[in-house]
Amino acid sequence: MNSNGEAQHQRIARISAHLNPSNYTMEQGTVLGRINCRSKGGASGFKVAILGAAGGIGQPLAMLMKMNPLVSVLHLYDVVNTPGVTADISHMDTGAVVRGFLGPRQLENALTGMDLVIIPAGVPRKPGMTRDDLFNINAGIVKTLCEGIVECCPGAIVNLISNPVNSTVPIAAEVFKMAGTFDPKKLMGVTMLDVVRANTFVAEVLGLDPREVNVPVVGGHAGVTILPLLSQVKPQCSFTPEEIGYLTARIQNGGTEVVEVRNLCCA
Ligand SMILES: NC(=O)c1ccc[n+]([C@@H]2O[C@H](COP(=O)([O-])OP(=O)(O)OC[C@H]3O[C@@H](n4cnc5c(N)ncnc54)[C@H](O)[C@@H]3O)[C@@H](O)[C@H]2O)c1
Ligand SMILES: O=C(O)C[C@H](O)C(=O)O
Repeated sequence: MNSNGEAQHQRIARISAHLNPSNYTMEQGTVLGRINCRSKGGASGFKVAILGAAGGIGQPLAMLMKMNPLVSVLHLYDVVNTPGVTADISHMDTGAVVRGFLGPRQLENALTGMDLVIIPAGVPRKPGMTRDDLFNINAGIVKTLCEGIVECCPGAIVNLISNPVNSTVPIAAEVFKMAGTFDPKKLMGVTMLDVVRANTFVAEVLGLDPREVNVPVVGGHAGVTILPLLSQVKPQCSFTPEEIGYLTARIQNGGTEVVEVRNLCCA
């Protein structure tokens, strides 16, 4: 972190040290209720909601957002388990005030006033599935959550993680277009993993540190729609046809590689 970032981090941490974040378990279990705390204000900074915050992606994402000095308020929404996740994340000694929201009746409060909404809500794939196989379930979830965004925070930046990203982004776009709130600069699908994987796998082949390698990846986030531009790699280099075949296939199937290994069972 540079010195500006460090100063900002310390400022937010100082201000919010007096805040007692509102969450389920804290309210019950502490000697001082929130109502009795001296400071009621909020620090300036991004207000971020994570929808699907209790899941495999949502939980580490919540931790990363809580560590981010630019975030002042962090809303964690899910249909299960948010009280526990919220209590846990809220104990981190960083600036963002953390609040938990459980179930559809609390979606409105979770979304109201947010600047950025990140959505990893939905089901992940099992071995043998493509991301498209998730469409029937996740399309409906994303549509409902985006309708909530239209109502409660229509100006927010929306960041879609739920798969198939190639389809969930267009679904969100249609919801926003119908409501007249669509801004293409504020709707994104997360495909960064493809770049991260490409950098790592190319670095392995070249014998370099992945931090020194930059591989542009364009297209979508499923199979052959993931297009690593191996002719544009920095530092400049060339590959044999065999290396190109190996790297393209490994980058395009990186997600499948993880899904299969994660679901291996012990005998
Ligand atoms: N774009 C990417 O790079 C990328 C990377 C990893 C995972 N994913 C996708 O992200 C999604 C989540 O993956 P995961 O591993 O966290 O799955 P998970 O099952 O561990 O977590 C999903 C969470 O969503 C919640 N959820 C379900 N319906 C909901 C609703 N209507 N409202 C709010 N929350 C709801 C679940 O309760 C659960 O906590 C999957 O679709 C997965 O394919 C995308
Ligand atoms: O591959 C998946 O199903 C999850 C994610 O999209 C990934 O690329 O790891």
